[in-house]
Amino acid sequence: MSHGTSPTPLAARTASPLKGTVRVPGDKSISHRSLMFGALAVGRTTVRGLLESEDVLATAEAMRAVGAKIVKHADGSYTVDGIGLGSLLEPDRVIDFGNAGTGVRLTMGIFGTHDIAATFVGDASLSKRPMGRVLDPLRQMGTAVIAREGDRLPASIRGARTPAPITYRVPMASAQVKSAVLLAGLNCPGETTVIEPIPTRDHTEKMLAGFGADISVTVNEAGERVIKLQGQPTLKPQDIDVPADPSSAAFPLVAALIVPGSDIVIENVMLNEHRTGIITTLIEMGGDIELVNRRSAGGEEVADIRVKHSKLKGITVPAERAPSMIDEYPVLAIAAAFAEGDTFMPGLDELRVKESDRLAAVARGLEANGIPCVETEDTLTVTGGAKGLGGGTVVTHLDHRIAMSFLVLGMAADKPVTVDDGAVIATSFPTFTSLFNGLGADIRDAGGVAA
Ligand SMILES: O=C(O)C1=C[C@@H](OP(=O)(O)O)[C@@H](O)[C@H](O)C1
Ligand SMILES: C=C(OP(=O)(O)O)C(=O)O
Repeated sequence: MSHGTSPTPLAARTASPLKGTVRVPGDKSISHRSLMFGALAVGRTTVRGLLESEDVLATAEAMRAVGAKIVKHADGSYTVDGIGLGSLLEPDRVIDFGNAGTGVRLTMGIFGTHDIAATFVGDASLSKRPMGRVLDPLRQMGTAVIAREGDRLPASIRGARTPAPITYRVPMASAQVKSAVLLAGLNCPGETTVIEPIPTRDHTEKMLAGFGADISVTVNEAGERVIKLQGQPTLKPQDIDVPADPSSAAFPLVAALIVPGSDIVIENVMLNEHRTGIITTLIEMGGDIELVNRRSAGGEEVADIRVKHSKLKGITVPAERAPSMIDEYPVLAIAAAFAEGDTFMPGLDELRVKESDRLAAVARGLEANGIPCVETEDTLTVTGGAKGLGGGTVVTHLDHRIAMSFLVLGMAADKPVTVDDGAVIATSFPTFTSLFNGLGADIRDAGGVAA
C-alpha cells in the first residue's frame, strides 16, 4: 500500500473559526461488513455510501479473490454479486490487507471454515498486531494455521473440511474477535455460541439478521451477552445505505469544540449505542453538542450533530465506556488538552494493540507539543490549560487516528503541529484534509520535511 512507502508530512496551523455543514464518509465497520456479507449472499447486494478508503477497498479485493463480483457504478453505489456461503473459491493470490485489522480478522473468520487455503499479509503496522485472538478460536473449529512468531502476519490458513461449531467466551473487549467467530460459525453445521462479557459494537449481529441469518442475542444471569447463530443459512442480498461514521465525525466534533468561534453541523451520523461514547463524554465535559433531526435509517439511529466552540472541563471517563469509544481516545486526549483541569481515562489496555501502541503514541505526541500527561499501563491522564501549545512533530507509526488527532490539535494550538505521515489518513478518512480546509482549517503539506 502506498502509504507505507511514501510518507507525506502534513502540518496544521491555527484555523479560522470552523463554519459550515459537512458530511463525513460512510461508517468503516458497516462498509467492511456490507462487502463481506454481500459476498456470502446469493444474489446482488447494493451498497450506497460505502467508505472508499484503503482499508475497505482491501476487503473488496479479498472478496473478489474468492469469487465475488464487486462493481462501482456511475452514481457512486456499489453492487456485490455474492458467491454464496459455502461456495467460496480458493484465492490464487496472497491477500494483502494493508493497514486493516477489521478486514483481515473478519476475513480470516469467513475463510477459516471454508474448504480453501489462503495467505494473508499486511503493512508494517498490521504485521505487528496480534492475530492469535482470532486464530485460536479458529483452531478450535478445525482450521489449520501457519503464522509468524506470536501469531503475527504473514499467516496462512487452511479451512476445515468439516468445521465444528464452538461456544466461545470472548476474552477481551473486541468486536473483531466476536465477529470473526460468528462469521466462522456461518459455515459450520449446527449452533455457534459467542459469549460477550463486555458489550462491543453489534454491527455483525444486526447486519447478519438483516441478511436473513438465524441469530439471537440474550443476556445471561451474569449480565453477559449470549449470541447464538444457526449455521449454514442461505443469506439473502440486501440494499444498504451506509450512515456516516461516528469515529470520523469525532474529528470535526472535537475541532469545533476547541477552535474559538466555531459552529458546524455534521450530517447523518450513526448513533449506534455501542459507538457514541465520545458524544456522551464530550457533553459531560461541557461541550455544546446538539443532536438534531434524529431519525432511523437502515436499522440504525442517525442524527445531524450541531457543535459550537465550548469551554470544556476535565472529567473521569468511566472505564466501562471504553468499548463504545475505543477509536476516539486519541482525539479525546486533544479535547482534554483544552479543558480546565485533568481528564482521567482508565481501561485503555486495548489501545496498545491498535494500528500503533496508541497510548504511547498519544502520550509522546502530547509531550512533543507541550501538553502535560501521565501514561500508565492502561490509563492516560491529560492536564488541560497549558499555554504555548504546539510546535512539535508527531510520529504517527502508520496510525491514521494519531495523524488526524494531532492535526486537530494544530488547528487550535499556538504553534503549528506537524505529523510525520499524513498519507495513512487514507486508510479510513480520505477526504479529511479537504473537508477540514473547507470548514476554515489550514492543513498543508509540510514540504517533505517533518520539522
Ligand atoms: O469490528 C469493527 O468493525 C471494529 C472493532 C474495533 O476493534 P477491536 O475489535 O479490535 O476492538 C475497532 O477498533 C475497529 O476500528 C473496528
Ligand atoms: C483500530 C482501527 O481499525 P482496524 O482495527 O480495523 O485496523 C481504527 O480504525 O481505529
